[in-house]
Parts: sequence; C-alpha cells; structure tokens
Amino acid sequence: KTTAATGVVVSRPVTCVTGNAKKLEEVRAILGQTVPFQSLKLDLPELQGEPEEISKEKARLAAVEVKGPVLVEDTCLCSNALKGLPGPYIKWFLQKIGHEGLNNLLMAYEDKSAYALCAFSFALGPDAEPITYLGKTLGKIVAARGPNDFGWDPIFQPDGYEQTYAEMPKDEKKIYHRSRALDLVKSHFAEAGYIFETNDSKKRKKDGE
Ligand SMILES: O=P(O)(O)OP(=O)(O)OP(=O)(O)OC[C@H]1O[C@@H](n2cnc3c(O)ncnc32)[C@H](O)[C@@H]1O
Ligand SMILES: [Mg+2]
Repeated sequence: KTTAATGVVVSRPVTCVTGNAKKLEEVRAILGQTVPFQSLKLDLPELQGEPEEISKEKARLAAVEVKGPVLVEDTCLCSNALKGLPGPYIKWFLQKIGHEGLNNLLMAYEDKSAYALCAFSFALGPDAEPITYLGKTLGKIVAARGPNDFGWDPIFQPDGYEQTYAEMPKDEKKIYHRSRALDLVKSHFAEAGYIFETNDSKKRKKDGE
C-alpha cells in the first residue's frame, strides 16, 4: 500500500524478536519513539557462519513466526588474534569459560585487540528478503571490571576510553555498536518512508483524526 505523499503504510508495528531482556532494553532506549515496535521473547535457532548470514537467517525465521515486519539482531565479540572468534559463538564461550576463560585464551597472544559487532536484520514479512545493518566498535579485551549484568560488557574496553562497557554510564554505552547499527535502521526506515501502524494509530485514523 502506498499513499501519495506519505510513504509505505505497513499495517503492523515492527516486532523485535529476542530472548535477551538486556538487549531489548537497549534497543528500546535507542529507538525510543522513532519506530513503533513491540517485542516477542523467543530464542531463535542460530546458524553457524558469518555474522551477517546468521542475522539474516534469524530474521527469516522470526518473520515466519510473526507473519509480519520483524527486527532481529545478532551480536558478536571478535578477537583479532583469534581471527574473529569467538564472534557469533561468544554466548557459548561466556557460558562455558566466562570472562576469565576468555582472558586466559588470549594470554597466548600479544594482541588483545577486538571488536564488538552488531548485525541487525529487518524483514517486512515472511516473503521479503531481510536487509542487514552492521555496527562495529573497536576496542580490546581486558580483565573484567565493572558490574556484571550484561554479557561481555566487563571485559570490553572501547578504543579511546579508560572504562569497560560495564563501567560506563548506560547512555554513554548507547553510542556504540548497537546504536551505530540502529542509526542505519532508522535512516533506512525514513528513506523508505515506512509508516508502521499501531492499534492506536489505526483507531485515530478510524475516528477521522
Ligand atoms: O535471542 P537473541 O537476540 O539471540 O539473544 P542472545 O542473548 O542469544 O544474543 P546473541 O545470540 O546475539 O549472542 C550474543 C551474546 O553476547 C551478549 N551480548 C549481546 N549484546 C551485548 C552487549 O551490548 N554487551 C555485552 N554483551 C552482549 C549476549 O548476552 C549473548 O551472550
Ligand atoms: Mg542468540
């Protein structure tokens, strides 16, 4: 559906599908009121492979579940000495060997440099090809510092900062990998002229406002 001057009307809000409450909290803080979205707590299966492909496949699976517009995300922590690993497998590394184990792995190497990579994928529906937006922040892996309440935040120190992600105030961390990718999502939505309808906006339209 296209309306003359306004753009593409999508009859539903975007559903952000993730099993991770902390991620959702950040997405909500970054997107704010700019994109009407709702969330669905679902831990989607993940392929092995390159981050972009994993993210796209998550979007395909999510769109089949939701039968509408979806936004998903896959986050990687990549060590340069380890040629980009653990990368998309960071969740399992964290679960099994923790912050200390990751630091121990890197003891064999001089190079502690790393990057945080966020791959958002958006699909309009189950038949649409997902589009991927990447956000990357360079830094290094350090011994854990700061509150341990979100993944690998205590062991990642972005370049140019003396603090780890965990030690930073929330709104400062927001400027990194996740918001870089979400800025691209926002500008894509603006360019495409999507108007995501919500129950509220439908009601206002019906009432003739
Ligand atoms: O359902 P999904 O969205 O997949 O949620 P998840 O927790 O499984 O997330 P990923 O598959 O993307 O795995 C990324 C891992 O990195 C962690 N993580 C994600 N974003 C992070 C961030 O900004 N800071 C620290 N850790 C993060 C997260 O807790 C996971 O252990
Ligand atoms: Mg996951």
